[in-house]
Amino acid sequence: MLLSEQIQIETAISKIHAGDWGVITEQLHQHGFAKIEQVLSSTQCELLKQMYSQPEHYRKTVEMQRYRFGLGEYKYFTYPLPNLIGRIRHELYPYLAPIANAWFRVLRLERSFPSSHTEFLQQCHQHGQTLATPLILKYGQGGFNTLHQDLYGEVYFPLQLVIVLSQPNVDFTGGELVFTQQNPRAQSKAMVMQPQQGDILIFTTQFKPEKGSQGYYRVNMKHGVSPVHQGERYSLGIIFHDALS
Ligand SMILES: O=C(O)CCC(=O)C(=O)O
Ligand SMILES: [Fe+2]
Repeated sequence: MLLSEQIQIETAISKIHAGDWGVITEQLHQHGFAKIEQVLSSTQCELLKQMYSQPEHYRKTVEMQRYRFGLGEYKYFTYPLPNLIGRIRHELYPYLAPIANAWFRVLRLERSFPSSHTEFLQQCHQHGQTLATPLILKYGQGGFNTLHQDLYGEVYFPLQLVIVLSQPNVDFTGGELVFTQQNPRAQSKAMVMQPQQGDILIFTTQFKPEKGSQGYYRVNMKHGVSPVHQGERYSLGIIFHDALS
């Protein structure tokens, strides 16, 4: 690894540690998503975009239209992950595990998450989930991603990350992240986000607890991407669990 690349990785990691984790935690509890701004430099984002066309990094390519997932294409990385992605996954997880544990506790769900990502991956491996899940997605004009949840087997971590690698309103227009919150006995609430290039967006994979008059209840959440009007939009998704296939 080049020294400059290593320094850039350390800079990104230090921005994660410098995040206001009190505020981020509160936003995750309230909305099910939160942002850490300007973590990756534009150089890092551009290098990840270039990596999209280097097949040796990937284990699987999915043409989204074929499965009616939307319009666009994505590629799952193979292990070993690029250093930057591996480090983000490893260093961010410990901030999220206590949030995941708090959610599962108030909803009286059995599972608890270990404090380190290494230990969590061991749990995935014990259930036969050994394949890398981080991915890069590419959408052209008209491209979109239907509302979904990213679950890849029995063991899953309930929060995940996305980093938009392209610059909104410069490289593309439209293509906003959409979240829906399905409240019991009500219609869904939709929320949209347009993160800047290099921001880390943290969001719930499946649900979040909501406080009611008789304790906490579960609201399911999904995410997707609205159609890109013009240009090309690349994004990096970081999921913490490994996949079966
Ligand atoms: O392209 C995006 O911003 C969202 C991609 C996505 O669904 C994911 O990373 O799980
Ligand atoms: Fe997703």
